[in-house]
Amino acid sequence: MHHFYYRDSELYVEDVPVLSLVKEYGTPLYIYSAQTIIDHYTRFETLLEPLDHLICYAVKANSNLWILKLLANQGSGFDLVSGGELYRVLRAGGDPKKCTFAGVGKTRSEIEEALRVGIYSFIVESEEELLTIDAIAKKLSIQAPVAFRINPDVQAATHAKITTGSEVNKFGIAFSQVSELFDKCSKLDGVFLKGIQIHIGSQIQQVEPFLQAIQKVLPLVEKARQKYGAEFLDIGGGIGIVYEQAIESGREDWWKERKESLTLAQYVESILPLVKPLGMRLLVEPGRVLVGNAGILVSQVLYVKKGGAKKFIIVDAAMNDLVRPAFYDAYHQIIPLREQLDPRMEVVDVVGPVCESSDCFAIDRLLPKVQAGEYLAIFSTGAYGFSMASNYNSRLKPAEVMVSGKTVKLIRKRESYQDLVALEEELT
Ligand SMILES: Cc1ncc(COP(=O)(O)O)c(C=O)c1O
Ligand SMILES: N[C@@H](CCCC[NH3+])C(=O)O
Repeated sequence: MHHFYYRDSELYVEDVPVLSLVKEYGTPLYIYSAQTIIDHYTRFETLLEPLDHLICYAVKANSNLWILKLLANQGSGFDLVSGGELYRVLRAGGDPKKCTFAGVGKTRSEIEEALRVGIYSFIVESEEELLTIDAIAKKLSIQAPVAFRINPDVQAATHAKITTGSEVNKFGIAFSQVSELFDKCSKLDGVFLKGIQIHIGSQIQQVEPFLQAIQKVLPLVEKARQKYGAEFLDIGGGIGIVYEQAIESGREDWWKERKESLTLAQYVESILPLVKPLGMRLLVEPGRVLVGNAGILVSQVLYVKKGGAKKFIIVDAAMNDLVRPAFYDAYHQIIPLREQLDPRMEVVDVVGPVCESSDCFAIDRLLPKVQAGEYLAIFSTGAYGFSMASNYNSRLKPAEVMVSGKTVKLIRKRESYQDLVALEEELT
């Protein structure tokens, strides 16, 4: 089942016409489909059934409270990278005992708080961090659960800015240093080795780099289990999604023929033979694959401008709302809310109002002719969309709504100008 489709030439999310949401909440507007997130989560859960496992949703992909609540209700754990994410998860009713905490720069207060609430495990990224956690835990008279994040030095075949598992990246403990650190760790009273983690990057569309990374660390994982009693292997997130053909107009059953480059089923089938014989608990940290295709960003066309060499569709969303195209040259499918009766197509740049040349959503894109006042939906923006939004140019962050069947929930109001200055005015 797919929850984004055209009916009578109008775009729907689940049972709700998008135009009705835009009229109610204005633009730019993020709209999420709850059922899409539940479908993806359930599919992953079912596929992992043959193993003792825990899905830890990567909160950074989209941290709004309703998505966290939705996933917590499904039984999901959470992969955190900051005290802010921990705070959000707790506010959403997430279980701290199902939380991992990664990141190369955890502060002392973040470590203390994570220990206080009793997270499942820290994902340790350096020796200095290990010593810091040990010292803090000892002061609190507890033993902190730690997992080593190993940098397996593999190429993840994705955008250079989102690889994490190569030796030039800042992430994880260098492969060659792991054995020595196992030893040191075993001599510290404030920590115990609970697991091993790897995460090689994001938007990965082939299974090979995942397999390569797992294969490479297996001997160290075995050692961690046998010699030091480690109980889990966490293989991170990074599974890619479809951006090019997120929706097709004209047919309601378009999605049946959609080709995904790497399905969840292929991913799980390939990794199972490697990880099952370990007899350890498997953790995964998916972000994008759970929520990426569950969101759209709707924007209104402000002006159609004929430049010297190009035609520009200027919309009311900008790089502050969705930075992926500006940041990674990322492709997002863009379609009008109403299927065009006008069959004419034209090549345009879709750009926002921010004062940066990189503030664009599409370059030289073939789109149906649109006019000022019409609406465009930017697809596959459920992951790393709102969570990377900013107030650049003193623009207001957009509203977010969640659709579930016929029900619409406003999960975040659009900011006001008052919100923009509130923290500064408090001090004057
Ligand atoms: C440690 C860690 N886990 C999980 C993720 C989630 O990645 P993705 O959204 O690609 O599944 C990331 C981001 O790349 C990450 O840095
Ligand atoms: N923010 C990136 C993914 C990075 C994932 C975090 N390590 C994106 O939008 O593709």
